[in-house]
Amino acid sequence: MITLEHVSKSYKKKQVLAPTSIEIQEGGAYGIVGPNGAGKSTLLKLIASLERPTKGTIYFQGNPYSSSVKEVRQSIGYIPQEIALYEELTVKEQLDFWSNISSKKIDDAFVQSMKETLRLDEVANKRVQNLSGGWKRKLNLCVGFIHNPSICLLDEPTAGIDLAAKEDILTWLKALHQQGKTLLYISHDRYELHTLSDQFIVLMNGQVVFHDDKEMFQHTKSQLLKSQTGSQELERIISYL
Ligand SMILES: Nc1ncnc2c1ncn2[C@@H]1O[C@H](COP(=O)(O)OP(=O)(O)OP(=O)(O)O)[C@@H](O)[C@H]1O
Repeated sequence: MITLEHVSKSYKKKQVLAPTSIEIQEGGAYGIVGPNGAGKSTLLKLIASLERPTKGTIYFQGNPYSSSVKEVRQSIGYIPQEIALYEELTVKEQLDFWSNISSKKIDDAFVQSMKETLRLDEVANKRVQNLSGGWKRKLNLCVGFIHNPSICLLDEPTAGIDLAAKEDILTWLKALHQQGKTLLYISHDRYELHTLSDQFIVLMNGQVVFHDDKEMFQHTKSQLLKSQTGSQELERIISYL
Protein backbone atom coordinates (compact mmCIF):
# COMPACT_ATOMS: atom_id res chain seq x y z
CA MET A 1 0.00 0.00 0.00
CA ILE A 2 2.92 2.33 0.80
CA THR A 3 6.19 1.52 -0.90
CA LEU A 4 9.53 3.17 -0.24
CA GLU A 5 11.88 2.67 -3.15
CA HIS A 6 15.53 3.52 -2.48
CA VAL A 7 14.43 6.38 -0.23
CA SER A 8 17.19 8.31 1.49
CA LYS A 9 17.29 11.56 3.44
CA SER A 10 20.13 13.96 4.08
CA TYR A 11 20.21 17.27 5.93
CA LYS A 12 22.84 19.46 4.32
CA LYS A 13 25.48 16.85 3.58
CA LYS A 14 24.68 14.54 6.48
CA GLN A 15 22.82 11.39 5.53
CA VAL A 16 20.31 10.48 8.26
CA LEU A 17 18.49 7.75 6.33
CA ALA A 18 20.44 5.47 3.97
CA PRO A 19 18.68 4.19 0.82
CA THR A 20 15.72 2.24 2.14
CA SER A 21 13.25 0.04 0.28
CA ILE A 22 10.33 -1.24 2.31
CA GLU A 23 6.72 -2.14 1.75
CA ILE A 24 4.05 -1.13 4.26
CA GLN A 25 1.15 -3.58 4.02
CA GLU A 26 -2.44 -2.50 4.51
CA GLY A 27 -3.66 -3.47 7.98
CA GLY A 28 -0.16 -4.15 9.32
CA ALA A 29 1.08 -2.93 12.71
CA TYR A 30 4.71 -1.86 12.57
CA GLY A 31 6.78 -1.14 15.66
CA ILE A 32 9.77 1.07 14.82
CA VAL A 33 12.73 0.75 17.19
CA GLY A 34 16.32 1.86 17.40
CA PRO A 35 18.73 3.99 19.44
CA ASN A 36 18.31 7.76 19.73
CA GLY A 37 19.24 9.51 16.51
CA ALA A 38 18.86 6.31 14.43
CA GLY A 39 16.46 7.98 12.01
CA LYS A 40 13.10 6.70 13.32
CA SER A 41 11.30 10.06 13.33
CA THR A 42 12.77 10.91 9.94
CA LEU A 43 11.39 7.68 8.48
CA LEU A 44 7.95 8.41 9.95
CA LYS A 45 7.95 12.03 8.70
CA LEU A 46 8.86 10.85 5.19
CA ILE A 47 5.94 8.40 5.22
CA ALA A 48 3.70 11.16 6.62
CA SER A 49 4.75 13.35 3.64
CA LEU A 50 6.06 16.01 6.04
CA GLU A 51 9.58 15.57 4.69
CA ARG A 52 10.62 14.85 1.13
CA PRO A 53 13.17 12.16 0.30
CA THR A 54 16.55 13.47 -0.88
CA LYS A 55 16.60 10.52 -3.26
CA GLY A 56 14.15 7.76 -4.08
CA THR A 57 10.36 7.67 -4.31
CA ILE A 58 7.49 6.89 -1.97
CA TYR A 59 4.35 5.39 -3.51
CA PHE A 60 0.82 5.30 -2.14
CA GLN A 61 -1.40 2.68 -3.80
CA GLY A 62 1.11 2.55 -6.66
CA ASN A 63 1.21 6.32 -7.30
CA PRO A 64 4.18 8.51 -6.33
CA TYR A 65 3.42 10.80 -3.37
CA SER A 66 4.15 13.81 -5.63
CA SER A 67 1.03 13.03 -7.69
CA SER A 68 -1.24 11.93 -4.83
CA VAL A 69 -0.56 14.43 -2.01
CA LYS A 70 -4.24 15.11 -1.22
CA GLU A 71 -5.09 11.42 -1.04
CA VAL A 72 -2.00 10.73 1.09
CA ARG A 73 -2.81 13.54 3.54
CA GLN A 74 -6.44 12.42 3.86
CA SER A 75 -5.46 8.80 4.43
CA ILE A 76 -2.67 9.43 6.91
CA GLY A 77 -2.88 10.62 10.50
CA TYR A 78 0.42 11.63 12.10
CA ILE A 79 0.98 12.20 15.81
CA PRO A 80 4.34 13.89 16.48
CA GLN A 81 6.26 13.61 19.74
CA GLU A 82 5.43 17.21 20.54
CA ILE A 83 1.98 18.21 21.77
CA ALA A 84 0.39 20.57 19.21
CA LEU A 85 -2.71 21.96 20.92
CA TYR A 86 -4.21 25.38 21.65
CA GLU A 87 -3.65 25.79 25.39
CA GLU A 88 -6.45 28.37 25.82
CA LEU A 89 -9.21 26.19 24.39
CA THR A 90 -11.23 23.61 26.29
CA VAL A 91 -11.11 19.99 25.17
CA LYS A 92 -14.53 20.31 23.52
CA GLU A 93 -13.61 23.58 21.77
CA GLN A 94 -10.38 22.03 20.57
CA LEU A 95 -12.15 19.03 19.03
CA ASP A 96 -14.85 21.22 17.48
CA PHE A 97 -12.18 23.51 15.99
CA TRP A 98 -10.24 20.69 14.33
CA SER A 99 -13.44 18.99 13.14
CA ASN A 100 -14.61 22.24 11.54
CA ILE A 101 -11.39 22.89 9.62
CA SER A 102 -10.96 19.29 8.43
CA SER A 103 -10.94 19.04 4.64
CA LYS A 104 -12.39 15.55 4.97
CA LYS A 105 -15.97 14.93 6.11
CA ILE A 106 -15.97 14.08 9.79
CA ASP A 107 -17.26 10.64 10.79
CA ASP A 108 -19.10 11.50 14.02
CA ALA A 109 -19.38 7.86 15.14
CA PHE A 110 -15.61 7.43 14.80
CA VAL A 111 -14.87 10.61 16.79
CA GLN A 112 -17.36 9.56 19.46
CA SER A 113 -15.78 6.11 19.85
CA MET A 114 -12.32 7.72 20.07
CA LYS A 115 -13.55 10.16 22.74
CA GLU A 116 -15.17 7.33 24.70
CA THR A 117 -12.15 5.02 24.66
CA LEU A 118 -9.84 7.89 25.60
CA ARG A 119 -12.42 9.12 28.19
CA LEU A 120 -12.19 12.67 26.89
CA ASP A 121 -15.79 13.48 27.85
CA GLU A 122 -14.60 13.47 31.50
CA VAL A 123 -12.54 16.61 30.80
CA ALA A 124 -14.61 18.12 27.98
CA ASN A 125 -14.90 21.54 29.65
CA LYS A 126 -11.34 21.82 30.96
CA ARG A 127 -8.83 24.10 29.28
CA VAL A 128 -5.84 22.31 27.76
CA GLN A 129 -3.45 24.35 29.93
CA ASN A 130 -5.00 22.74 33.03
CA LEU A 131 -4.69 19.16 31.82
CA SER A 132 -2.03 16.67 32.94
CA GLY A 133 0.46 15.28 30.42
CA GLY A 134 -1.55 12.07 29.94
CA TRP A 135 -4.77 13.92 29.07
CA LYS A 136 -2.89 16.24 26.72
CA ARG A 137 -1.43 13.26 24.91
CA LYS A 138 -4.82 11.60 24.60
CA LEU A 139 -6.34 14.81 23.24
CA ASN A 140 -3.39 15.30 20.88
CA LEU A 141 -4.04 11.81 19.53
CA CYS A 142 -7.77 12.48 19.12
CA VAL A 143 -7.07 15.72 17.24
CA GLY A 144 -4.48 14.07 14.97
CA PHE A 145 -6.88 11.26 14.04
CA ILE A 146 -10.06 13.37 13.86
CA HIS A 147 -10.34 12.71 10.10
CA ASN A 148 -10.49 8.93 10.62
CA PRO A 149 -7.25 8.10 8.78
CA SER A 150 -6.65 4.59 7.47
CA ILE A 151 -2.90 4.86 8.16
CA CYS A 152 -1.97 5.90 11.69
CA LEU A 153 1.58 7.13 12.36
CA LEU A 154 2.65 7.78 15.94
CA ASP A 155 5.97 9.02 17.30
CA GLU A 156 6.32 7.70 20.87
CA PRO A 157 2.61 8.13 21.68
CA THR A 158 2.92 7.08 25.33
CA ALA A 159 6.30 8.54 26.29
CA GLY A 160 6.39 9.96 29.80
CA ILE A 161 2.74 9.55 30.74
CA ASP A 162 0.91 7.83 33.59
CA LEU A 163 -0.13 4.18 33.36
CA ALA A 164 -3.88 4.85 33.11
CA ALA A 165 -3.47 7.18 30.12
CA LYS A 166 -1.04 4.73 28.55
CA GLU A 167 -3.55 1.88 28.86
CA ASP A 168 -6.31 4.01 27.30
CA ILE A 169 -4.04 4.84 24.35
CA LEU A 170 -3.00 1.20 23.88
CA THR A 171 -6.65 0.09 24.02
CA TRP A 172 -7.52 2.65 21.33
CA LEU A 173 -4.58 1.69 19.11
CA LYS A 174 -5.53 -2.00 19.40
CA ALA A 175 -9.09 -1.10 18.40
CA LEU A 176 -7.78 0.81 15.36
CA HIS A 177 -5.72 -2.19 14.31
CA GLN A 178 -8.74 -4.48 14.72
CA GLN A 179 -10.72 -2.12 12.48
CA GLY A 180 -8.15 -2.90 9.77
CA LYS A 181 -6.17 0.32 9.97
CA THR A 182 -2.43 0.36 9.36
CA LEU A 183 -0.30 1.37 12.36
CA LEU A 184 3.29 2.55 12.37
CA TYR A 185 4.65 3.76 15.64
CA ILE A 186 7.90 4.47 17.33
CA SER A 187 8.36 3.14 20.82
CA HIS A 188 11.05 2.25 23.35
CA ASP A 189 8.61 0.15 25.39
CA ARG A 190 8.86 -3.64 25.02
CA TYR A 191 5.36 -4.34 26.38
CA GLU A 192 3.82 -1.85 24.00
CA LEU A 193 5.79 -3.12 21.02
CA HIS A 194 4.82 -6.73 21.67
CA THR A 195 1.20 -5.87 22.44
CA LEU A 196 0.62 -3.82 19.30
CA SER A 197 3.02 -4.91 16.56
CA ASP A 198 3.01 -7.75 14.15
CA GLN A 199 6.10 -6.37 12.38
CA PHE A 200 9.30 -4.73 13.60
CA ILE A 201 11.44 -2.19 11.79
CA VAL A 202 14.82 -1.83 13.49
CA LEU A 203 16.99 1.18 12.65
CA MET A 204 20.59 1.97 13.43
CA ASN A 205 22.61 4.94 12.16
CA GLY A 206 20.04 5.63 9.45
CA GLN A 207 20.03 2.02 8.21
CA VAL A 208 17.12 -0.38 8.42
CA VAL A 209 18.89 -3.42 9.89
CA PHE A 210 15.73 -5.52 10.26
CA HIS A 211 12.27 -5.38 8.73
CA ASP A 212 10.01 -8.40 9.03
CA ASP A 213 7.43 -9.99 11.29
CA LYS A 214 7.89 -10.66 15.00
CA GLU A 215 8.35 -14.42 14.57
CA MET A 216 11.15 -13.84 12.06
CA PHE A 217 12.72 -11.39 14.49
CA GLN A 218 12.87 -14.09 17.18
CA HIS A 219 14.32 -16.59 14.66
CA THR A 220 17.04 -14.25 13.43
CA LYS A 221 17.75 -12.44 16.70
CA SER A 222 21.05 -14.19 17.43
CA GLN A 223 22.22 -13.69 13.83
CA LEU A 224 21.25 -10.03 14.03
CA LEU A 225 23.18 -9.65 17.27
CA LYS A 226 26.29 -11.12 15.66
CA SER A 227 26.02 -8.79 12.67
CA GLN A 228 25.36 -5.64 14.73
CA THR A 229 28.33 -5.54 17.02
CA GLY A 230 29.14 -1.85 16.51
CA SER A 231 26.62 -0.39 18.92
CA GLN A 232 26.10 -1.55 22.49
CA GLU A 233 22.85 0.39 22.57
CA LEU A 234 21.49 -1.47 19.53
CA GLU A 235 22.68 -4.81 20.97
CA ARG A 236 20.75 -3.99 24.16
CA ILE A 237 17.63 -3.09 22.18
CA ILE A 238 17.77 -6.29 20.10
CA SER A 239 18.37 -8.48 23.18
CA TYR A 240 15.63 -6.77 25.16
CA LEU A 241 13.08 -6.92 22.36
N1 LIG B 1 15.54 18.99 10.47
C1 LIG B 1 16.72 18.45 10.71
N2 LIG B 1 17.87 19.10 10.37
C2 LIG B 1 19.08 18.56 10.59
N3 LIG B 1 19.28 17.34 11.17
C3 LIG B 1 18.18 16.65 11.53
C4 LIG B 1 16.85 17.17 11.32
N4 LIG B 1 15.97 16.23 11.79
C5 LIG B 1 16.71 15.20 12.26
N5 LIG B 1 18.02 15.45 12.10
C6 LIG B 1 19.12 14.56 12.49
O1 LIG B 1 18.85 13.31 11.90
C7 LIG B 1 19.27 12.24 12.75
C8 LIG B 1 18.11 11.30 12.96
O2 LIG B 1 17.10 12.00 13.72
P1 LIG B 1 15.71 11.34 14.08
O3 LIG B 1 14.96 12.34 14.88
O4 LIG B 1 15.09 10.80 12.86
O5 LIG B 1 16.17 10.13 15.01
P2 LIG B 1 15.32 9.24 16.02
O6 LIG B 1 15.77 7.84 15.81
O7 LIG B 1 13.88 9.52 15.86
O8 LIG B 1 15.85 9.77 17.43
P3 LIG B 1 15.08 9.92 18.86
O9 LIG B 1 14.84 8.51 19.37
O10 LIG B 1 16.10 10.65 19.68
O11 LIG B 1 13.82 10.69 18.62
C9 LIG B 1 19.78 12.89 14.04
O12 LIG B 1 21.18 12.97 13.94
C10 LIG B 1 19.16 14.27 13.98
O13 LIG B 1 19.96 15.21 14.64
